[in-house]
Amino acid sequence: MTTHFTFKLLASDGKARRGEITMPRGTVRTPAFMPVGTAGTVKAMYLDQVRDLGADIILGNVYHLMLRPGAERVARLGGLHEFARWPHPILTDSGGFQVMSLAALRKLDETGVTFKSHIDGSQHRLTPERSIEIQDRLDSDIQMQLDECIRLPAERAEIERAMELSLRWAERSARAFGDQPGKAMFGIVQGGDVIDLRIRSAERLSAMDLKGYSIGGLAVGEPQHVMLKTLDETLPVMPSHKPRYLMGVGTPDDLLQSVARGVDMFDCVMPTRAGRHGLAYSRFGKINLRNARHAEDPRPLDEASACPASRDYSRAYLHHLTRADEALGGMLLTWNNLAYYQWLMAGMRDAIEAGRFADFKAETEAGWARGDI
Ligand SMILES: O=c1[nH]cnc2cc3nc(NCc4cccs4)[nH]c3cc12
Repeated sequence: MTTHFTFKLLASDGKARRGEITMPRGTVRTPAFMPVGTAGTVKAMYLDQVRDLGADIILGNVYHLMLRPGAERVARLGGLHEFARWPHPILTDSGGFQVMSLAALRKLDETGVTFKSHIDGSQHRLTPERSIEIQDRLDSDIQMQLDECIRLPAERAEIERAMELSLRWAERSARAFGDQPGKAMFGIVQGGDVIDLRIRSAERLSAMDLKGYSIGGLAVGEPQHVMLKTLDETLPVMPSHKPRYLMGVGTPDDLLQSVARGVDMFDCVMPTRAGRHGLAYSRFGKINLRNARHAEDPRPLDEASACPASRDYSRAYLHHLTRADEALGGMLLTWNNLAYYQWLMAGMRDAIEAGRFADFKAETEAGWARGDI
């Protein structure tokens, strides 16, 4: 039982790292994939199932929770862990990214961002201080600074303006967060695809001696090679003894390539969103259960899987459920996808410990390349 937030590096293999984040609510084994629990629920899953698949931590979105049911209401009901019955660590984002991608009528200035709810049009305002206050009311274990993530391609001047604003907001977020030994606030490295701006952002954030660092501004539609090049340039100037969290990433291949470069934490809606749309991730690559070729295929998705959704149901049945838009279809495919993502993360963690990450990566890529037999 610990009272402090600590990150320990247990092993490394090349640039890939195996670590452990300990905090009062539990331990996060890294590299870690954080299922996205947007509005206090990982869609189409029971949180006990999410835990049984090996998830040590889930993500909550400030934007969604502040609009509905409201941070103060969640606080009155005992905080997000109590409300959702998830006693393990929760990471909350700051809301800024969702404001810029979901809200209506947004107005961003030096002090913060004002916007209208996409649900009922009500007016709201987020500042670095207000976002930390909301994350505190949710009793979040890992909190994120408020930042400005801009879409690429963009002019250097625009990228620099947003990166500098995010640095000033990092200072204000850190001041508002204060000194909470069992919790952490992460800074977010910005700078678009401009290497000198990325390096300036990483160095200025490192000087703030925060407990963890995210790489933001990626997984916003850029090609994978641009994301990986940015990682190659940015990771070496980020503190090696602190957790590194790549926001919004990604596909199984993104995870494999990013862990190889030294990323420790990930979150992405891909496995859950794709599951609801009939797409299965597997050791054999992607399988689109809407496709008629599965209509009479009696085989399960993966007979070697420990997950009932992957091992016990025929592709024909999953195809039927998907075509019929039955709720169980999304439930089973979400279950399969999160099982596969956690299986992949556990495989990478074990491979790094055993010093065989390169072999694991090659075997995994070969399985995807062979495709779905
Ligand atoms: O710089 C960022 N700052 C704070 N949150 C983020 C979340 C992010 N999520 C994605 N990609 C995943 C996506 C989800 C929905 C649309 S893109 N990229 C992201 C970048 C940031």
